[in-house]
Amino acid sequence: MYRLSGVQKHYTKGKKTVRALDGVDLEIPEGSRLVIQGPTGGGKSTLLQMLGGLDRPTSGTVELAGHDLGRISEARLTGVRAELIGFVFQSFNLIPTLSAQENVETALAPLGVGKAERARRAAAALESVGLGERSGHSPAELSGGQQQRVAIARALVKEPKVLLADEPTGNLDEETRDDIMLLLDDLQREHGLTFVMVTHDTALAAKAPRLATIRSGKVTVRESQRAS
Ligand SMILES: Nc1ncnc2c1ncn2[C@@H]1O[C@H](COP(=O)(O)OP(=O)(O)OP(=O)(O)O)[C@@H](O)[C@H]1O
Repeated sequence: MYRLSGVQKHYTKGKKTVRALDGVDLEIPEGSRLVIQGPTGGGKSTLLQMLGGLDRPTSGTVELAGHDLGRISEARLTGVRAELIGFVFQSFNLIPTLSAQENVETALAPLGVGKAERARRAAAALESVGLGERSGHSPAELSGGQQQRVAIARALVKEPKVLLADEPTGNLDEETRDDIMLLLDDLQREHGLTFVMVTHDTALAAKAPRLATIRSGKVTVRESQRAS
């Protein structure tokens, strides 16, 4: 599904260049799970941005389902993001003035889905994350774990191929973290998603079937015998 070859991402400010990614070769098969960890400043977020088509590499290729994300036009990149990729963030990133239902529906608007169909699919997505009863609530009326469930419903309502998560449990207590991870595991299996998650949480990293460590812009991958 993903094939990264020789990916470099350099940030230049004045005379100084930071090599945030420094020659990354990585394959992420369709339907697989990859956890990314590493020290602060190691390049985790930069790598996720490349996978999400949120930024382009300085050199090298990032291929997703036959699209070279570094080279396709901005319009096609926006289309690929809207159709193929769901994002979940540490800070949930919900729109505070919208209800849970409306937040989920926003993911379908760019895909030209009609109003009634948007409402039906958003309600089903909220149901699938256990929040069918809370669709009219605004983010401020929901707990952190519930807000993350809404964000997950929003990411998955468009039926993407890929789910990218940046510290999805970073703002949650341990019990809620475990609930959210179980939910993500179930949804990943059910939808056959390619799931890539950045985490600082060593307990989650230890359980990962496939773990990429990124340090000074270079990636090493370890495969676990023990799938979780
Ligand atoms: N827009 C930018 N301009 C300049 N330098 C940047 C930019 N974004 C990231 N960097 C630098 O690139 C390197 C990698 O950053 P990145 O955010 O990918 O690390 P990270 O592993 O996600 O760190 P953290 O765990 O702290 O979130 C760092 O040295 C960072 O300062």
